[in-house]
Amino acid sequence: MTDNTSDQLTFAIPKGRILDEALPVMARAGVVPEDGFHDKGNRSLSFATSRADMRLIRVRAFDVATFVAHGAAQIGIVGSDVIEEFDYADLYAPVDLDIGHCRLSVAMVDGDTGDAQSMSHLRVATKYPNLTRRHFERQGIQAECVKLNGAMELAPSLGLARRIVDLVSTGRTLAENGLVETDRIVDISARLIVNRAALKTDPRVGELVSAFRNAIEQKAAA
Ligand SMILES: Nc1ncnc2c1ncn2[C@@H]1O[C@H](COP(=O)(O)OP(=O)(O)OP(=O)(O)O)[C@@H](O)[C@H]1O
Ligand SMILES: O=P(O)(O)OC[C@H]1O[C@H](OP(=O)(O)OP(=O)(O)O)[C@H](O)[C@@H]1O
Repeated sequence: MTDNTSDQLTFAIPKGRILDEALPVMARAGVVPEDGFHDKGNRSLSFATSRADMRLIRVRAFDVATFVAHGAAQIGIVGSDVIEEFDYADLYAPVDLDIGHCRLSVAMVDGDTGDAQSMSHLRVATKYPNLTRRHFERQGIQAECVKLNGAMELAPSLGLARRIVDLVSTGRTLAENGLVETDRIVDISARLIVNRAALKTDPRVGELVSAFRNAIEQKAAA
């Protein structure tokens, strides 16, 4: 990682549901995307901001962590689910942004009488194989993970897996697909993440961390 001071800073944000909640926090921290960012028809992935020395990139949630961990972006916003799933040594998550609240949970078909505790081996459909394996290991169960990228809720009724591990907020998606939550693995919220090397070499990264901390304190005090 080279000294980035003379370069543009790259700020990575997920393109989906966290975005609407993240934009006001970013604005309070002095990061406002150019007008074209809000244009639904715009296919660009990189956008200017109110700061001449910073651009935004809009990528998939899991890729935010990858860009920042490898130093391709110096800073980003992502759910703690993604941070914990990857567990990148080069990522530092200094600020809980108090947005994107949900939980990672285990679910099964409503009425499934099989008790996971009595099984030594269990097939689980999930986007989070590492967190899933760790959770079941703690219970002495070896989880065989089937990696899906969405629509996990279909897996139990179609016989792909006995359990799913997925994000739950209102619980509506589980209920509407005939599933019930059996265990809450961890509570999730979105975090500001930075590349550790960039934090050491570029003072602007530390200043941004402070600006986001202040933005969260302001919101809490309001
Ligand atoms: N039901 C939910 N309620 C609240 N937050 C959620 C919920 N589902 C997901 N999240 C949070 O939002 C993140 C996904 O963010 P977002 O939808 O902005 O990304 P994305 O790039 O569209 O994701 P994907 O790669 O799945 O398309 C998750 O990692 C999680 O932290
Ligand atoms: O408990 P609820 O409020 O119903 O929310 C849970 C749903 O939200 C997430 O999916 P999302 O809507 O982000 O779509 P995705 O399946 O494309 O990831 C998650 O994967 C669940 O399917």
